[in-house]
Amino acid sequence: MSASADYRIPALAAMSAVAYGLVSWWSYKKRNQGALPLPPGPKPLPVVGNVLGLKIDEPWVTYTHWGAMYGELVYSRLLNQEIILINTEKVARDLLERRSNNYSDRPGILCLTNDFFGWSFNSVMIKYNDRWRLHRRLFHQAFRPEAAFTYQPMQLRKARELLNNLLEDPVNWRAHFQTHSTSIIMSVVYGYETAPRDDPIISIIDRAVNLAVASIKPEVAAFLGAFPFLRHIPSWFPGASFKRTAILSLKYAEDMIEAPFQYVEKNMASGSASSSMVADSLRKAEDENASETYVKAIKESAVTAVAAASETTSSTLLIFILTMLQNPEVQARAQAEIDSVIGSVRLPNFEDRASLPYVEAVLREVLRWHPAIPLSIPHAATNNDVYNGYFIPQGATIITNTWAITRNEAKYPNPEEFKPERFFGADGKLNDDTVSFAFGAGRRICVGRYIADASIWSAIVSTLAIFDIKKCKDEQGNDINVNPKFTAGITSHPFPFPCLIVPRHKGFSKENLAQMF
Ligand code: HEM
Repeated sequence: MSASADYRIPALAAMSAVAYGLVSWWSYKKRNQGALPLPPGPKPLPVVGNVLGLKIDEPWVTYTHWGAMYGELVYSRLLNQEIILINTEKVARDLLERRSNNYSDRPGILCLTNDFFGWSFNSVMIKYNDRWRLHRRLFHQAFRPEAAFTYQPMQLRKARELLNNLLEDPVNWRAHFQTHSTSIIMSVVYGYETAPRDDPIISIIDRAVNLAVASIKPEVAAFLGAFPFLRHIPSWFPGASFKRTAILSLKYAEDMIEAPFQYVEKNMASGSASSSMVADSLRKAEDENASETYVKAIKESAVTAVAAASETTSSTLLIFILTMLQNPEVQARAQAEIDSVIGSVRLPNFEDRASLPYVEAVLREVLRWHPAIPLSIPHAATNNDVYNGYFIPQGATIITNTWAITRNEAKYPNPEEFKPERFFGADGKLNDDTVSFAFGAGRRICVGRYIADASIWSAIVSTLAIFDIKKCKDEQGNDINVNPKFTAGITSHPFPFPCLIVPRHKGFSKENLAQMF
């Protein structure tokens, strides 16, 4: 590649950024003729805005720092994208819930970036319109509390498969938590039973999700939004590797949409399809002679659920393992509670849940201590608005800083400490803070929260009942301490870390486990 070619994209980009900046400034003046102030925030540089001040591997930390400096509502700019940061639960509820008419859209450039990488099917990034309403209706039928309740026996069975996998192959514990999360949602959505390892459909899904998670990032979206021509340059153009990635991602996404859907269609044709979100919706569509649009929505919402559920649920479980490793006294207290309520001849089930308040508090503290989606999923302002005297421009990206909400010292003293006890009142009873904000707010709130809650609870309580989570030892027999690092992106989980997951009782075998089922 020649040196001059290397400069072609940045030069074109800089020219369009200046032009875009001028147009944005002019349209801001036009929109805000009453000249109300924007919320306070860091001073943006020309063209790039506040990009340079952002800690790219932990943007939520920068945003929380800005929250401490400028307050509950912060204005910043990433290239030409106007960002309104919400740093408190109260403002999140005031805007996303009480003014949900205005704050239920998704930012256009995030939707475009999704489309660019072949993820136009993705319900999470659909604009706030009739297509989104249709997807949401399909989710509601399959994931509402009464429906979610019916999956609990399957979720317990999957938790027990997880225990088997941990016992048989402890080295690959990380993969087992991932398989557990994906296999639950595959069962709910497609009635598909995954193999414990190397499942062909799961490989297709993992391939597509991994590439998308690595590619569809807020900074990529900001870039493609600021320089729209980049979406149209040919893949052979120097520096255009993102375009080649996008072509590959499109192909992977198509395979991911089709493979599990065809599995259901085939089973329906042979009369062997079990009840699932897709089979039930397709039967209803047949009965009602539904449109092609409806059938397409079934296909799209189904695959979205799998992508949205597996990464988030397994990330939360990896965070759970890390916190147990770092806080052995919490682990011991949770195990003592399980032993005293359940004993050692059977495994916990959902009927025990209300009798295990400390385990409940552990789950809440896992969601709080490191939320799997630290900046939630961005919303967008449909119209200009005014909040507490500040102007919120139409089209602005609205980021709920979940991380800052979890670091609210007034509600969570010493927030970096992992302390389940914080969820108990002076009367010794669990308080009513279920950390629900980890699942977003308003009309776009997570549709899978009831399923996620049951998947996480059953995995946590089953693992703690049977296993100890311990530090590995070095050659001298000393504990290997872990200094955790987390992935950045829409979801966040710990990078691989050394950890031993061993049965609590010496000589505990597969046969012992089978007797406890
Ligand atoms: C620990 C697990 C999970 C966490 C932390 C989580 C968190 C979230 C968050 C923060 C949002 C954005 C809400 C907003 O925009 O305000 C979201 C949206 C969504 N989640 Fe989850 N989620 C989890 C599990 C699941 C599961 C199991 C499913 C499917 C069964 C699911 C499906 C979705 C969908 C489809 C959306 C998009 C909703 C929309 O845009 O209307 N999630 N989730």
